[in-house]
Amino acid sequence: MASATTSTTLSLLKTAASSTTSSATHTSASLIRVPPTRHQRKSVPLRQSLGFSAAASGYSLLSLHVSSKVRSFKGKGSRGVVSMAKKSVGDLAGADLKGKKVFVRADLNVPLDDNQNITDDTRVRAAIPTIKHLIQNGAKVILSSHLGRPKGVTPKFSLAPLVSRLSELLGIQVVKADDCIGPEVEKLVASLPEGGVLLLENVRFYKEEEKNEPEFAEKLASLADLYVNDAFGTAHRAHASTEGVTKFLKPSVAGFLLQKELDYLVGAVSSPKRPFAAIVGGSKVSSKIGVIESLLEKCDILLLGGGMIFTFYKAQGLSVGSSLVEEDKLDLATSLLAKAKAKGVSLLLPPDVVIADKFAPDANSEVVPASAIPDGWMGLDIGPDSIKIFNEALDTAQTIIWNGPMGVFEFDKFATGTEAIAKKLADLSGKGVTTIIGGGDSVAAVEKVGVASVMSHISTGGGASLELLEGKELPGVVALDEATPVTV
Ligand SMILES: Nc1ncnc2c1ncn2[C@@H]1O[C@H](COP(=O)(O)OP(=O)(O)OP(=O)(O)O)[C@@H](O)[C@H]1O
Ligand SMILES: O=C(O)[C@H](O)COP(=O)(O)O
Repeated sequence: MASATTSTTLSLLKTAASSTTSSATHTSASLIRVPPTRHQRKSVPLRQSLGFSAAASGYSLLSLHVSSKVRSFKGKGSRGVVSMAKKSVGDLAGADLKGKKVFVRADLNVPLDDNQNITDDTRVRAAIPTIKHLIQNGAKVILSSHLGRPKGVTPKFSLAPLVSRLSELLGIQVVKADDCIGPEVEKLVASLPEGGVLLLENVRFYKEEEKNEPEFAEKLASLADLYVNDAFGTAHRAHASTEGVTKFLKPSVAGFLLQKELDYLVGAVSSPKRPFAAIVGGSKVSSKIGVIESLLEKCDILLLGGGMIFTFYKAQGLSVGSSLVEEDKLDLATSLLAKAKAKGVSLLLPPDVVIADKFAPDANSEVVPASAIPDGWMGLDIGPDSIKIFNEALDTAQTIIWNGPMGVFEFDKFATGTEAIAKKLADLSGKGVTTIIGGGDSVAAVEKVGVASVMSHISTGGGASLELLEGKELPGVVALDEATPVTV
């Protein structure tokens, strides 16, 4: 199946390229013909090893109360081995929590409109299971987050707009502090009842947070008895509330959201049900080099879309009009294609594209072969043949990870490719395929299409998920206590 797909791509590209030069035809065909051989790695499917349905849209406390032994993933990335077997809040006994002051770092960095209304509460909802678990066990929750990138105290970055949504979702009145350290905060902590939640003010109002200053971390730590990090979206930052604080608070454990992100973005990606397909899009190849290189080590099929494809086409001698091209990445594009071939990864580039006469929502548009983009026109989406070929390739996959849109999906006219991929993944998710949306704009696209709830996992992290997919270690995870080793 994958092999048929590859040859269809080739023939379409050949047809397209014949309108330019024969050498371009030869170059594109020889570079893209990569045999679809499977990797020989032995793997235990995540679904099987976790013992719960990874295809479920949401997640329950029950499903996340998995023992430490099933969370001992070691994901091999291009930049080293990522060991993410961390102690979880689910590993703590009720007695460890009752009456205890628990410092919970969440990522409540949500978008707000001009009237300070939350326009997307995904991150708030994602933080709820851990907080609920703690309050149900009689803990006193001291909740901390950043919002935006303030330089000093900045009212528009206050966490005040979070209070009502948090209270609504938790079913209790959340108390808000005007600061995150100091005597007033200490008084509020002292009066916090068991099962109560105190939301601290934006921790980035102190420059010491991002500088990870130990004195500041110690002040935060002095408020509590133990630490739970559930801020996956900020786990790639070594800040006082994500990393420094762990030096002063024991135990320091992972929250349910953080654990679930690791289970999917490390576990499912390192030990996928095969065939394993990766879809990488977005604007520039330069911002995805690490991800592509890392995924080439693991996946069987790699589909490329978005603005980055034009650098690959240009590297093959095709004319790309005024499409987005990174001239200094042409050699890199060539070497990535060669690497895919050497690794036996079936790499598919879109054979046709939707072009525009200007970068605007009302631009004139046309569908052309990828090799026939006229001067003055730019490719802003993948075309219908590409969607068909991508869908056929995805039909063969058992695990799919997607990062980055296929086109300029913010403009309706150029959203078709991205929306088609979102719908395809939703359809396959319903058939038991593990579908992982790796953060960033692809999450926005999936939400726009209204299929977010059926995906196996939607990451709440943009930068954090990219770094994890690149095989990097996240400081906020590394700092947590190791899970107790058990024999499987
Ligand atoms: N053909 C194209 N030409 C120009 N821009 C494109 C094209 N295709 C997609 N884009 C743009 O790429 C942007 C997303 O790229 P980016 O690399 O940021 O992806 P992402 O990984 O989803 O996001 P994040 O950086 O948040 O992780 C979108 O704004 C989209 O409009
Ligand atoms: O939105 C995010 O990606 C996280 O909240 C991290 O924010 P930052 O990039 O400002 O550190």
